[in-house]
Parts: sequence; structure tokens; C-alpha cells
Amino acid sequence: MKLLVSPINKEEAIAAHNGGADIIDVKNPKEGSLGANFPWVIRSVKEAIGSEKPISATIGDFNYKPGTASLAALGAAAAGAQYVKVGLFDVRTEDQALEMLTNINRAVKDYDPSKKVVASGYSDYKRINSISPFLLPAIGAKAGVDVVMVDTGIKDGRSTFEFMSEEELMRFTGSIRDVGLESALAGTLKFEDLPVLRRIRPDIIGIRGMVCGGDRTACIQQELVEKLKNMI
Ligand SMILES: O=C[C@H](O)COP(=O)(O)O
Repeated sequence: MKLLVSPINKEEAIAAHNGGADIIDVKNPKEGSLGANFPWVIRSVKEAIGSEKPISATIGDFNYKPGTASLAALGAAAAGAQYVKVGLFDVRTEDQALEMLTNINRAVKDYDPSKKVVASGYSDYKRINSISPFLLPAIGAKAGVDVVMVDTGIKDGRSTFEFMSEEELMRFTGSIRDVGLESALAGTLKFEDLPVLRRIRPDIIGIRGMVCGGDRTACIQQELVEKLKNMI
């Protein structure tokens, strides 16, 4: 499993990098679970980390706005993100999801075909009335994205495991693998979730709160990233 850690600024990115994170995922929690950070912050993280490991950037928890999302995705790619991650927060139908992801994927790969697109659904999709994540592997494959994942849409301390069972998450990651894409799990994951995560074995786990000492509004602690990296 690769460890993706989500800093909000250059200082946190360096702590995540030095702690052993495999992917540095720049986000802005003030604007939501997958809130977009500013292009200059993405650039500063890219300059700080260099080519030592890939930078990811979240572009937002979107409703159905394929044009806006495509332009945001291009911006993140141009700012230096190798992975461009979009949340389908208020996207409700398969057609909407396919149109969003197809256009985002085109915007990013017309710019640089080596970059990757991450489609995020939400484990708490029922409470936010979002598209079922179980539909996303097939849609993502058709759209040409590279990674499909779930995160939690509402950051109230409740974990992805409170909304999707181990069996459901096993089925979700398996269906992503079956269509040749990478899987990622995120959403207030905790150290005590590691045994079940090892059983599910997603390709990537996405973390913030766990390496901030449990409070995602605090700062990333390098020693917690090191501890987590040594446990997965
Ligand atoms: O990596 C992205 C997730 O939003 C991580 O945040 P969290 O662990 O605080 O839920």
C-alpha cells in the first residue's frame, strides 16, 4: 500500500515527505474534504519536494460542472500536480459522473499524458446524497481515469468504516482492480484501522487526521508519518 498524506502548505509537505509518505496530496480543508488549494501553494510544494516523489492536488468537492472542473483540473496539472483529484460530491447520476470524469481526464492529459486523474466518491454517499461509489470503477475506466477512491464527504470524525463495511470496501477495491485501475481508501482513517486495511489492501491509503494526532485541523507531525509508514 502506498501512503498518500495531505498537507495544506509547504512546511507540512516537507514533514510528510521526510516522514516517508509516497504521495504528497496538497489540499485545502477550509473548502471541503477535497478542497482546492491555491496554485502557488501547489507550486511551492512541488519546488520543495522536487522530483523525489509525486505531488497530488485536490480540485474540490464538485457538483455537476464539467467545464469548471476541467479548468480547475488543468490548473492543478499546470501548477505541478502529477495526480489531479476530483470529488464527485454533488454528482448524482452515472451520466453526470461520466461527463465530469471524461472532460477532466481530457483537460489533464491533453496538457500532459503522463499525469494521472483520481476520481473520488464518498463512503458516506447516502448521507450526502452523492452517487454510489460502487458505480465509479466502471465509469472511471470508461472515462480513462487512473485511480478510483472513496473519502468521507463530511469531516465530523466518523470514519469511512462507519459507512462502508470491510466486505463492501473489499468488493469496491476488487472491482477497481478488475477494470485495471488503482484503488485508494481515505476518510478519517485511524491507527486502529490498519489491520482491516491490510486485509483489504487498497493500492493507496489517504491520510491527514491520523498524522496530525487525530485532529485534522492541527499540523502534520513527521514522527506520526514515520510511525504509520513503518506499520503499513
Ligand atoms: O487524503 C485525504 C483525506 O481527506 C484525508 O483526510 P482525513 O484522514 O483527515 O479524513
